[in-house]
Amino acid sequence: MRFEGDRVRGTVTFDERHGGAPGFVHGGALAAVMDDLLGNVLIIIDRPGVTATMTVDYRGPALLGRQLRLEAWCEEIDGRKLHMRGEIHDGDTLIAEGRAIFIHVDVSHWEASGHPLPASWQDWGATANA
Ligand SMILES: CCCCCCCC/C=C\CCCCCCCC(=O)SCCNC(=O)CCNC(=O)[C@H](O)C(C)(C)COP(=O)(O)OP(=O)(O)OC[C@H]1O[C@@H](n2cnc3c(N)ncnc32)[C@H](O)[C@@H]1OP(=O)(O)O
Repeated sequence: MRFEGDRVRGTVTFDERHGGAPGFVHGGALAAVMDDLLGNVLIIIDRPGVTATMTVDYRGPALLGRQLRLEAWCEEIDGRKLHMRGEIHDGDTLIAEGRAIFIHVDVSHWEASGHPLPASWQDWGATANA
């Protein structure tokens, strides 16, 4: 995935590990990719956050071995609620649409695990809190 202006873009190719029906991508695998895709928008808007709710509309068949195109953006920031949108395409065919509300949290949210946080997270959200 990469950042282009206010958009996250990328590609993904699923293989047999991500299969559902023979030759097709499991819907849960698509949802995991969608969550990760929408999560990357947190970097663009410089807000640490977690997924509170996400819906995935499955619009077309996703086939294993195809390079699928990913795109996501932030639609609205409403207080701590970050409304994210994303799409997965196969060529011109829409495969899945994602909508999520992420909630802006303080980086200390992740301290509960006891695992050290990446040093780069120290300044995450600095512009949002300014
Ligand atoms: C996660 C990693 C991200 C790291 C990023 C790394 C750097 C980026 C690099 C690479 C990107 C990778 C991207 C990964 C993406 C994966 C993301 C995940 O999988 S996240 C894990 C799953 N999600 C949770 O574990 C949340 C668990 N839930 C909670 O912790 C709490 O419920 C939380 C923080 C979401 C809210 O709790 P409160 O106590 O802080 O706040 P309250 O008062 O309940 O809600 C605040 C506002 O939000 C609304 N709200 C809360 N939950 C809602 C919901 N489900 N639907 C709608 N609104 C909701 C409420 O109505 C309230 O709104 P009003 O301010 O009153 O207007």
